[in-house]
Amino acid sequence: MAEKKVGGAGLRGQVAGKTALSTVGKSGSGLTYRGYDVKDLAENCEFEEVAYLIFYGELPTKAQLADYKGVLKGMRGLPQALKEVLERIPADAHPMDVMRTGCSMLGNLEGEESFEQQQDRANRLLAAFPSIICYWYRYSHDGVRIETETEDDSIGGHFLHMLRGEKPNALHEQVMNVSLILYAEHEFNASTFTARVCASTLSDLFSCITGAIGSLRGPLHGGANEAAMELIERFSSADEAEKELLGMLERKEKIMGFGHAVYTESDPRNAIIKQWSEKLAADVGDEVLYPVSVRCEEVMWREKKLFCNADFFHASAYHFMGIPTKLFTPIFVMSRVTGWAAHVFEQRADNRIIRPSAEYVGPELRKVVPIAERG
Ligand SMILES: CC(=O)SCCNC(=O)CCNC(=O)[C@H](O)C(C)(C)COP(=O)(O)OP(=O)(O)OC[C@H]1O[C@@H](n2cnc3c(N)ncnc32)[C@H](O)[C@@H]1OP(=O)(O)O
Ligand SMILES: O=C([O-])CC(=O)C(=O)O
Repeated sequence: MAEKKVGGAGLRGQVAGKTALSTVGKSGSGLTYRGYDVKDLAENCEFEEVAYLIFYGELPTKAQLADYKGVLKGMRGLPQALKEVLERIPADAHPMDVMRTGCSMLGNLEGEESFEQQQDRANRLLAAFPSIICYWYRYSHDGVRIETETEDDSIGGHFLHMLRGEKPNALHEQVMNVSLILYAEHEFNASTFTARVCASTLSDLFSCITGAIGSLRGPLHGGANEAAMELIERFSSADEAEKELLGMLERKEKIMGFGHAVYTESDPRNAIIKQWSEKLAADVGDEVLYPVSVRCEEVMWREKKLFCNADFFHASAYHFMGIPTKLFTPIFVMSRVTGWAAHVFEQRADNRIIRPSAEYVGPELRKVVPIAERG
């Protein structure tokens, strides 16, 4: 894979620390978690196995997986004080703000008092994020106080069950599983780097994750899956999509869901989620959104050599499963909390405060003029 242009703004291409968690744009299909190709993991594992791998370094045995799922299942409940806070957040709030507040509030109630608790608190967040977003969503939109302590086997199934009030079918649970695997970890992306900067001050896990959620929220990062949905649902046919896209490119508008800071020719996660989006399109009898998405992909490559990143086909896939657009980025949080937390642990294990330097471009040294003399 060709290397991207290094240096300049955005710390692009500069090594800012070490990690044993993942490689991006290097070996395998282009993305590995602890040495395993993400394609291999998405084909052969459940998300909980991958979370275990990211946290503990190795894939679990059957018994270890059963234990780990049991631990997570036991952590799905929300304390009353957190429920009360969620009930006060209005329905028109941004769901990523709900995630941020939910994480921060949990930190007030069940804070990390010593780093020895870090794995327990990371597991708690992994188990609680679906409960947090669904509790708020169902209360603010449907007026119901849902039960978050379900017996669902998987995190994806737990999320869809709470969102809809009924258990998902096998296809939907499987797509959630794949999606959560694809989003779990991605080296020094903006939100993970945020978490590591926070960790480098020896702050607590909840602060690191709360900061990371804020970074993921933006449309240049995790927010792109929602922005991609807003784009594709504007078009009623592939031809219309092509015409409008060409206009947007001419006006030099950014097309969300395309391009990447590290990959140069493709994002390995795209082919995987695209396949599932196609399956879901067939499942719901879609004849518009999937062909529109494929045409966008073709036009962007033909015109600009820009390719779909992980977010683009996630938009149609989630939509076909009936997930409201505004919950797309919170799902990213439900997954990426594994990568964020594991990076926090790595930073703590070999820490030096992250404090780069700036190139000064302001005025030369000057004297304060007394306020009475300033014109
Ligand atoms: C899970 C994730 O977070 S994946 C990323 C999700 N984000 C998006 O989809 C947002 C859209 N994409 C982008 O904004 C960018 O491609 C980023 C933020 C992902 C990467 O940014 P960079 O590393 O700065 O991009 P890169 O150096 O490849 O940009 C090269 C040129 O292509 C342009 N370009 C890059 N992506 C796009 C795009 N999606 N639409 C239009 N033009 C683009 C840039 O504006 C730049 O043009 P310029 O040289 O005239 O300024
Ligand atoms: O690596 C990045 O810059 C963004 C990304 O794809 C991710 O965080 O999954």
